[in-house]
Amino acid sequence: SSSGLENQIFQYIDLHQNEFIQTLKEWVAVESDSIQPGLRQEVTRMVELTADRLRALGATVELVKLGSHKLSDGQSLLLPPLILAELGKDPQKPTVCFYGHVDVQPAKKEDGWKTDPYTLTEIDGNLYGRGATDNKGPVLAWINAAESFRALKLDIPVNLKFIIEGMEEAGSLGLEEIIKKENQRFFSDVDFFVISDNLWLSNRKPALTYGSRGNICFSVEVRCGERDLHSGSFGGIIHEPMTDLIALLDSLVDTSGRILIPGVYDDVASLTEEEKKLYEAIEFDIEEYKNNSGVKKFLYDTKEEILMHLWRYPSLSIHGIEGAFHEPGIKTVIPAKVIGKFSIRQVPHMDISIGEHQVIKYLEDVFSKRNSPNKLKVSVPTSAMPWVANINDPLYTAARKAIKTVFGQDPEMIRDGATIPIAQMFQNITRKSVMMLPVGAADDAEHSQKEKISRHNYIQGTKLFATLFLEIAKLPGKLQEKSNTTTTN
Ligand SMILES: C[C@H](N)C(=O)N[C@@H](Cc1c[nH]cn1)C(=O)O
Ligand SMILES: [Zn+2]
Ligand SMILES: [Zn+2]
Repeated sequence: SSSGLENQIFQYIDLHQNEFIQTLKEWVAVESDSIQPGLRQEVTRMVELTADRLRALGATVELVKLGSHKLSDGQSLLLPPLILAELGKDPQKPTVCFYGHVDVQPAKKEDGWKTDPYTLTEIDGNLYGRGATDNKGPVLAWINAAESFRALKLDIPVNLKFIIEGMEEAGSLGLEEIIKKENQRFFSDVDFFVISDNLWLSNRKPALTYGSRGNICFSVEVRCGERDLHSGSFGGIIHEPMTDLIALLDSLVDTSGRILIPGVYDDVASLTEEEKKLYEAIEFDIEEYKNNSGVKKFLYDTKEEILMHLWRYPSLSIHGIEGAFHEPGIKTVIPAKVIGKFSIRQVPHMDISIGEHQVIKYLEDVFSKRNSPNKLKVSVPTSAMPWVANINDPLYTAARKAIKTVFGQDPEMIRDGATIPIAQMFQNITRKSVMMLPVGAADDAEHSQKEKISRHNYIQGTKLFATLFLEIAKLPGKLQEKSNTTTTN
């Protein structure tokens, strides 16, 4: 149950919920799509808006330049700056660093949205809009939590640091270098890292996440020449790039979802008896999860098989074909250059570099059997590592308590099939505790046409983060350790 202090904060959050939603509306209105080069300025504008909000909170904000990156056509494009901010620097307090991103996946009304994707719209307690849950809502919930302490003139019992990026959806370009560079400076006094950029496993039951898959993204380019051709003038006498590409893409997975690239499963961590039991104990409603997806049948029937294939086995998804005619109607053309995009969600203990090599070699072999004179080019625009944490870390204890206080129930301990590149970077480079604390529900439809966060989850999520600050401050050890260091200095 909650304390007097918590009740005071919760009351403030409840009373100000419409203001918090108004700010989310202003944020969702910014088309900060990091994938389409033409919208890069909007991403930068969104990063600046976030920086303003943090400054208004009293935080010291640095905007770190990340340089530029190369597009597939060879042009170079400026990356949006990265936010490093801090609020409080009391050596007696533990320091918590929050990570989030303010860029979004592409969205167009014509994709099938019922509401305008960039106008946050409330329907039956749900706030629909691109970025509502991934990840503008959770970033704001963290800021709202700090803001509530400030407005009530209450001391925040932890030092807060923020790292907010604008390129997560594009694979967190430029990020790893900064984490390495800042390890001995900005991150040196961080005790705990908290990421809130994934979803619960259920529509109602809160969760705590201790693992995520990585991702290797591939581009497969097939080209026959410089110009598109009339299919009446050339169809039947040339090797068409699209036919080659479809054959290549079709060679990647079989009908049961098994990846056909030799060696891909070789290093995947073997399943232990202990781990098996963990899956058996999880509460997971297959029907609810199926309804959320809108598909009628999954590749697997049991809870254990489904969760293992989401969390601990690799998967391969085909995302799209650049250069293919995709508008309504018929265009009788033979595209001269097509680029297939697919990615492999990788898991412990797969080796990224071996994986890349295996895939490229496999595609070259399949292509060579086609005797096509076309040019094949395979590249890896981005990749990220999987992450698994120790759930016995005190940070998880604090979060469990906070969840119990706010939601009145214990969290489901879960992993996630998606990727947040920074998780493994934090763990590997800083060696500190890393935790994912989602506030979005399983039906939030990330990356889809009905993305939303519920008013309930956004507001309870704000309370959850405020409670987490209080619970982290109560943790033994860290405080003592800190005051010991200060007294001996
Ligand atoms: C889980 C997070 N909200 C997310 O959507 N991450 C992206 C990151 C990514 C990986 N490869 C390219 N982008 C994802 O998992 O797709
Ligand atoms: Zn995200
Ligand atoms: Zn995302």
